[in-house]
Amino acid sequence: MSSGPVTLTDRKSRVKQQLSDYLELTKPKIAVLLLVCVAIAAYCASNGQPDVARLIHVIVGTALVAASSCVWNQCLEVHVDRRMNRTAQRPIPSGRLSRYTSALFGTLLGSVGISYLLATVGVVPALIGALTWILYVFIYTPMKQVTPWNTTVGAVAGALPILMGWLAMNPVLDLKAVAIFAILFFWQFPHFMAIAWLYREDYAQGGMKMWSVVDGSGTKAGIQAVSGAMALLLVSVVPGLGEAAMPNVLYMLLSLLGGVFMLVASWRFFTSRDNKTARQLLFASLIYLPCQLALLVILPSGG
Ligand code: HEM
Ligand SMILES: CC(C)=CCC/C(C)=C/CC/C(C)=C/COP(=O)(O)OP(=O)(O)O
Repeated sequence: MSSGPVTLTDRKSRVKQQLSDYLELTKPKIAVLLLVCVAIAAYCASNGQPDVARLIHVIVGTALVAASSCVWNQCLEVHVDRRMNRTAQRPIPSGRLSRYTSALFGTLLGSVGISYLLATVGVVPALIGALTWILYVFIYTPMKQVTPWNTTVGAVAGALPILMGWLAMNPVLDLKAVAIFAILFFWQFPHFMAIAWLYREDYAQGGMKMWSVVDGSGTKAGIQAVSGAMALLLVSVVPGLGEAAMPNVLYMLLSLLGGVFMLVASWRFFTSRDNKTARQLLFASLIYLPCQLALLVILPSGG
């Protein structure tokens, strides 16, 4: 190994690597879609006329708290992530970042995030942010090693940010708010059962009790995916009902179509239980959600 002088280029590339490692700790790809969900919940809560400053505040605050939870999740899972191919190269298990500095980074993000939410959008979204953080980090994360029902708890943590977005704009949770929460909650079952199947060997190696691990035939994962998709189909139609009996028929029809798309993809996975249909289901889930969210914005219900 060469041990010449450390050049400016070396130093620059080391700083660049560190920055990208810290960013990776925050799971930015999941965060982007999650923040789009928060923004749309906030938009719907203000009947399409959001206070733009508040909208930005709730997105920034949620981003900080969610990032913090993802950092802490990885601090607590180093021993498991090291054993799984998908996660072994993450910054902490690979040794590029220490667990200690990562935990400090996560704590800083979380403290700034909660304070920011408190100062800008109020105590209720801040409290839900703190509750979601605890649910994800201290309940869901250790539960993955104990019972396959962990996904149900993870799905609550994944959907709670919807209520942060809504309540930042509107103190009242109506049927539409509950329906948007339910859309994100149920969407996660087909989304994750496809992933749980694709990475079942990894999860088994890491000692994670996913449905695809405790039942290697895939039947239970398939049932979870299909049940989630059926519930998703039903709840996705609800925001089109409108408050004053002014249903948005086009919204409801298109939502029904999207729901059938997810149900067919889930059913194909359930009946085949192979990597091809699992990959198609994961892909379908990542196409479906942005489209369903777009419908909420483009075709708002009257009321
Ligand atoms: C029970 C809840 C959830 C679990 C266990 C879960 C797990 C995962 C995992 C392990 C991946 C990586 C798949 C891969 O490496 O191929 C993934 C991908 C993804 N998830 Fe989820 N997820 C959940 C909920 C959510 C939520 C609430 C969102 C956002 C609204 C989301 C958005 C995404 C996106 C955009 C990707 C693709 C980006 C990537 O490849 O990293 N997920 N999910
Ligand atoms: C406001 C706030 C605190 C929001 C947090 C919301 C959040 C990050 C939800 C993620 C949902 C989820 C269970 C993802 C999978 O994590 P995983 O640990 O199973 O994924 P991994 O195996 O890739 O680490």
